[in-house]
Amino acid sequence: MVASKRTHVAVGVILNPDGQVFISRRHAHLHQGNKWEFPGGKVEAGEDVYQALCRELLEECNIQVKTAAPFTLISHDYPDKQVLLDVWLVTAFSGQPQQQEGQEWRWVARHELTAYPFPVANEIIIERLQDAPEMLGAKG
Ligand SMILES: Nc1nc2c([nH]c(=O)n2[C@@H]2O[C@H](COP(=O)(O)OP(=O)(O)OP(=O)(O)O)[C@@H](O)[C@H]2O)c(=O)[nH]1
Ligand SMILES: [Mg+2]
Repeated sequence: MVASKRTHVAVGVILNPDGQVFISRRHAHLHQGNKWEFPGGKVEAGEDVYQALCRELLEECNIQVKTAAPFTLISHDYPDKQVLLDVWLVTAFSGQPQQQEGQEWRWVARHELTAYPFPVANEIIIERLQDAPEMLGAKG
């Protein structure tokens, strides 16, 4: 039997000073296509998850992470893929975030996140983001 492989993914919940969160829409042809997501991507060999987070947010959003803290860890089995989402809360960054890969993107208030279709694995993230700001360890 071949051991299954779980993809380790660094995911950034970027919070701006107004308490809004940066989201973008996955391209149709990708896994979980057309769903909304938080920026991020696979941790590559030789990287730790924080390095992967910084690299992905620079590549995808053109920002430099200044302050980030682990938020939650989600292991989820899709029918076609197993993922480990290593989710970080990014509360300080330099640059103006913009999606760099042609994806639709926007800033949304935390309570508005429930109106967007996200991959099922994200449900617990969205739920936790409804907590009071002091619970998030961030302003807003
Ligand atoms: N980036 C991101 N990926 C997510 C989220 N939720 C979720 O289930 N995933 C899953 O995590 C996996 C890896 O994400 P990704 O496609 O962004 O990886 P990547 O940037 O390295 O892409 P690539 O190397 O395929 O171009 C995908 O299977 C995706 O469906 C999310 O909120 N953000
Ligand atoms: Mg990605």
